[in-house]
Amino acid sequence: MDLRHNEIEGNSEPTQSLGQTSHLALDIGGSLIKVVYFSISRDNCIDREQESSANDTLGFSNGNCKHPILQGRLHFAKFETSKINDCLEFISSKKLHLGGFQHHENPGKNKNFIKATGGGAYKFTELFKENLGIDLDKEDEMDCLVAGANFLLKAVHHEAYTYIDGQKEFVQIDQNDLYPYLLVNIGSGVSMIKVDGDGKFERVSGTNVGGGTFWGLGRLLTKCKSFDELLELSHQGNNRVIDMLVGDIYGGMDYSKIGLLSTTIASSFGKAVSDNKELEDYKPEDVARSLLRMISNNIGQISYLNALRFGLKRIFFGGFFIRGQPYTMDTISVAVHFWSKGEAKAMFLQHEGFLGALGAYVSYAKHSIDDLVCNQSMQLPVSASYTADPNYNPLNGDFNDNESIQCSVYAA
Ligand SMILES: Nc1ncnc2c1ncn2[C@@H]1O[C@H](COP(=O)(O)OP(=O)(O)OP(=O)(O)O)[C@@H](O)[C@H]1O
Ligand SMILES: CC(C)(CO)[C@@H](O)C(=O)NCCC(=O)O
Repeated sequence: MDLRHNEIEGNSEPTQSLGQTSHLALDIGGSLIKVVYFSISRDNCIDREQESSANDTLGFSNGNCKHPILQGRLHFAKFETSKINDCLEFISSKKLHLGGFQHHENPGKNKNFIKATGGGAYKFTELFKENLGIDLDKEDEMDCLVAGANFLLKAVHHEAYTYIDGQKEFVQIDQNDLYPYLLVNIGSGVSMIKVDGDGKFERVSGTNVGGGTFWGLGRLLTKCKSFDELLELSHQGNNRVIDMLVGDIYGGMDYSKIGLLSTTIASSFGKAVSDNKELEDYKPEDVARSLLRMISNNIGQISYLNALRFGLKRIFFGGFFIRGQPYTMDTISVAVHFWSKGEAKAMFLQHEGFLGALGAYVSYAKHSIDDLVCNQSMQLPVSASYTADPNYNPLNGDFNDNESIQCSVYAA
């Protein structure tokens, strides 16, 4: 099993001691499976009638029924899609597929389905049925990405940030001034979505040169065994060894007439043409660096062009390609800033890789009370904040999968 998940088990309290687990949602992508689940402590249940001060707009409109507000945590985990058995084992060992809050007196009422999105929700339907006896209730991937992004931007404090000149700065999002924005999800491939409101969006573009390209080409070129190793390698490299710069072409000078500095990359990997070297003659770290720069730059540029098409000033980047990587974010930010002449802003999300899974999670709320009679029916958390690790400082960045968000849900 991937060590990362041991980390999660170590950092988060075991399901048993937390009390109950409810509402597991999955995003099964081309490269990674993302898992989001909610755990509650029964001790923390608050009777909603007693808690009349709760924000009613977030409650379930279900006549006069009493719904306890459940305090709990959203947990995050990820697995490589090629190791889907590890994911099945994880779900099974934590009993996440049992739908959690099964009343002992009426366990039969529990519905055995879980919300799932991404291509793998279709591809692996049978595998989940055979191994865990559950049906995957499929939600559209783009719907989920948008729902997940809107959820995070509205509910989670310290979610969006800019990354400029090595400085991470959180952006306070005004909920009344959120739309429109461009959402760029950099997964295996890249989707660019113009978001105009809750459930109001259009996928305006995409590119097949994405995270899968970086990892796939990088693996072939550097012989790295893991994505993290490739990222680590790219830290140590120097892209100027392989990239052809404007200065290489212009004898060390800027091409100022068209705004190009001598240090601007004129042609990614361009030096490899004339260097008369073989792959083995280059350091893998330099190759990794050039590759990361090439792909990030390209995505930044296409994103800007799409923002320009629709007059969008804010671009939020998500997807697990980013991984809170300074060099990746810096390259994307510089590309957006450069091409838009400072008009458009690149922003990143703390839970970058979990947009789809969170979107699938919040889609439970679309179901009727009757469908979820023994489960907790989820509404947007009243508030959410980082609480898993008292030492956790969002400014340190790189939220991966060993954190959880504290939140409240209303139970049916
Ligand atoms: N541990 C990892 N293993 C593999 N790839 C990783 C890892 N961490 C980050 N990545 C990067 O994240 C990308 C996958 O991102 P993400 O999970 O958002 O997309 P996906 O859902 O798998 O893809 P798609 O949406 O295109 O089906 C990979 O292509 C790779 O670039
Ligand atoms: C096919 C999906 C949507 C699967 O997540 C993604 O990998 C993607 O957006 N790829 C880019 C496809 C394109 O628009 O060229």
